[in-house]
Amino acid sequence: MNRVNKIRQEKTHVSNPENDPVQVFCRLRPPKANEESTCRLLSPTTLAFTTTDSKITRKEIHYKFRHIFTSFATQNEVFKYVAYPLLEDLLKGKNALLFTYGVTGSGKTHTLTGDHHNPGIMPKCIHTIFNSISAFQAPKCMIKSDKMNGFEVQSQRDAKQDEMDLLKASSRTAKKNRKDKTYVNDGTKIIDINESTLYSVFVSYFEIYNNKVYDLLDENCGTRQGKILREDSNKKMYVNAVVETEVKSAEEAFELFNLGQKRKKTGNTVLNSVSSRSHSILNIRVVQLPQGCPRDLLISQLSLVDLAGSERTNRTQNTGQLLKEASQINNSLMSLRTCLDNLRENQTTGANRLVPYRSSRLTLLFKNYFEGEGRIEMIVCVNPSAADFEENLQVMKFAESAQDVKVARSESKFTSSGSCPKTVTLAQIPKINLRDEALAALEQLSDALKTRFETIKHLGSFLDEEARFRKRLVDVEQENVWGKSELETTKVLFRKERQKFSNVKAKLADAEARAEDSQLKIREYQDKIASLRNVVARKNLKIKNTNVQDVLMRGRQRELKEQNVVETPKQQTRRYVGTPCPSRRRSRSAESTEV
Ligand SMILES: Nc1ncnc2c1ncn2[C@@H]1O[C@H](COP(=O)(O)OP(=O)(O)OP(=O)(O)O)[C@@H](O)[C@H]1O
Repeated sequence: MNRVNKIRQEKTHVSNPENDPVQVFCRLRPPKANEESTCRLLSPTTLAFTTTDSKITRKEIHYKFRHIFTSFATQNEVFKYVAYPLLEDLLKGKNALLFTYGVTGSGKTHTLTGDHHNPGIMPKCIHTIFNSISAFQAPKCMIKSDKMNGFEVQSQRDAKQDEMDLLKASSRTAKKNRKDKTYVNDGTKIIDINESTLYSVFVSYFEIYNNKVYDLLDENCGTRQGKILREDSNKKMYVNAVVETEVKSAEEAFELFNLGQKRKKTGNTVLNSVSSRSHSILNIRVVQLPQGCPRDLLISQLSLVDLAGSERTNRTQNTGQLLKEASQINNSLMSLRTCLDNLRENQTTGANRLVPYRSSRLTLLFKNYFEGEGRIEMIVCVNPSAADFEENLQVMKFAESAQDVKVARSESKFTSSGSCPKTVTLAQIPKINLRDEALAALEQLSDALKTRFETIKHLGSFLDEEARFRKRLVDVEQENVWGKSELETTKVLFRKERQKFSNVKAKLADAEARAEDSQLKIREYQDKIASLRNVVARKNLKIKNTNVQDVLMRGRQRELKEQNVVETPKQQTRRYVGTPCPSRRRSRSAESTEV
């Protein structure tokens, strides 16, 4: 879309003759003990503000609202007066936007969420929706988001498959959120609902923090990836790829809400210890599937918005990150004010001023509501303390201008103009005129009964399918038990084998050590053998030398005999033992070299 077209589109103002003003309510917070209130109720619709500052001349300023809830008003009164009519619309297929606005610490979160014993609008809305439609819910996963802001009807098989996948996934996360508290249910319900329709409820929960959209139900939100806003084929704004979960009970919805609450940005400021630092948006979408024409879907949405509180930095004494957050909060609230101011001026004076929806994510997201896609209601929360006086006056000015803005009355629309026959409900059947219209009325009655019969048949087939699915689940569970016992046996066998293996390994190590010892002994014996051999060789040589001496002595004796020389025994002994002969000396040195 080019820039000129974009501007033209933003400039278009509501021209539908059937317009509704933005409904603005006011809720007063109880003043703190010993604190003088700056507000005085003149009537259920008029509030007077007076400054308590003695230096300023006392001047009363009056503001009008659709209704003012005093500090004694209960959560239930606020819900019944403000939100209940929006729920009636929601279940008739119409959209609505409800937001709380006010100075920080003025009671916005208290009004919208409350606590578990004293629930606010959001928990009451969720309980009321399920109290009303519980008997007419479509089977789980039958209606599925098409990821482009629309929905589609699934085949029974696909629906069962998706349900099975969800069951598996939820059994993994169930433990994590088991401890979450729920909210008290007072049993409020909407009576007049279309009973020939199947209902599915979807919730998404996200926040706008520092002008970026973060999904509070995204499991991967640890990475804090901002989501982008897109326009669908019907020019409706939506958060792209936001997690939108089907819920079948109020408890399921609260589980998701509590999960998101834990991830929501809050901070400890001077004015509120748990101050919302972001605008948080809970979107409840109801999809209706009329019987007899299962391709036509009626989709409606209720957006509950807890705006972050407007705050003046000199009062809050914020610094660093808190200061940056405060300036972003104030910027987006300012752009909301500018959009409403310009819309009002365009409507009241016929001017053609640009409505700068694109100046912040907050206004861009709710652009469709201002252009006539549903009712808008606002609860202005007021802390009547003197410290909030100046800021409350700013809030009052905004509230006044918002009340002058009119938005086109929305009609419930089916998403596809199907060629299915129109369904007739019992309530739509005209009273029987016994004479002329009896036959026609009976025919209509028979049509209605046929439709009802078809519905019951359709539901019956779903129930059969569900029973089959449950049986399959039981079988799977049984197989699981067998599988587990087999696994246990295998584990025992494995443990035994492992024991055997470690025994064999120990034996092998022992044998290796013994083999090494034997090797050492063999080497020792070999050394001994070598040294014994040397000894033997030496002995042999000695024996040899002794024999040579004997031969020499006998030869000498023979020589002496021939020469007739008689030696005395002494000479004989000296010759024999005395100076060794040269041959003997030689043989000794030879012996030593041989060794
Ligand atoms: N009507 C009320 N009755 C009783 N207590 C209230 C009422 N309104 C607000 N409070 C208490 O005042 C305190 C501040 O309220 P809350 O947190 O709702 O303010 P807030 O406007 O949402 O603030 P912020 O913009 O900083 O998030 C809370 O403790 C809340 O319980």
